[in-house]
Amino acid sequence: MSTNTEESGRLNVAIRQAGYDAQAPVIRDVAFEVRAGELVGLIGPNGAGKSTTIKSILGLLKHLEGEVVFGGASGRYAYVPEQPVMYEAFTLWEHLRLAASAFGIDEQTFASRADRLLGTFRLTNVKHELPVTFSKGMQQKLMLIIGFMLEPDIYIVDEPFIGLDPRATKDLLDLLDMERQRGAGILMSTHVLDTAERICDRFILLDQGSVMAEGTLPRVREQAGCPADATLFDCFYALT
Ligand SMILES: Nc1ncnc2c1ncn2[C@@H]1O[C@H](COP(=O)(O)OP(=O)(O)OP(=O)(O)O)[C@@H](O)[C@H]1O
Repeated sequence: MSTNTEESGRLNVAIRQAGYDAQAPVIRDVAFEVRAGELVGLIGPNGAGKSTTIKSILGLLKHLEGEVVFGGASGRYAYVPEQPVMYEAFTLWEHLRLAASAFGIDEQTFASRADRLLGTFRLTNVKHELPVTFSKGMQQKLMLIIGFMLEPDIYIVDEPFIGLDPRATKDLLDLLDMERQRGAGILMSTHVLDTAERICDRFILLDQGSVMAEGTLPRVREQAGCPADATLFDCFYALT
């Protein structure tokens, strides 16, 4: 993993192979880029290799051949996991403060961003409570708030929609849009294809560890041999 100083908000992924065991790679020839201000959807059936691709990008896999480059002077990225990760003894506010200090965000910036995001996601009244006692959706919101609070160059978001109520989903979509306009690049894995179709600029469609189609919806339709009115779901169905 490396960074360069010129292209903030950009992510370049060129994985020749990666997996959990040197003898049996799970993904092969997965290469794509996320440009500044772009929202790219990583889609594919269960077991296709989406999480493995994300782990490769995060540098969490021991067996990786290839290169991942985060653009920007800071190369700062936020990873929003699908499964919430929490400390039992820390309150919601303490989780946010810990993340902010790990990222070197000053106290005043932290407090104003944290309060704004807690308001957006309607968690202000539980900010001094323990997230381990929260509902699944509330815990998911905590992960999102930490990500957005950091205002990184790149977001890597793993299936953010499952568990969120309709209003929280709308708030999330608005925030993603704002961050995109700020110039952040976003890679988002999801199974919610109708939402992905509406909001993503481009798609990477994985199946059995390889890229089956890539590009805008019209490009994906061509690669899937689907007609001009085909939905992303139709293309997914045709390709997998
Ligand atoms: N920790 C692991 N150790 C060994 N093999 C794994 C591990 N995690 C995933 N795999 C294997 O890698 C392949 C790709 O799995 P991955 O989790 O990347 O799929 P996915 O596209 O994220 O699926 P889903 O939509 O179900 O989350 C699967 O065959 C899976 O069994």
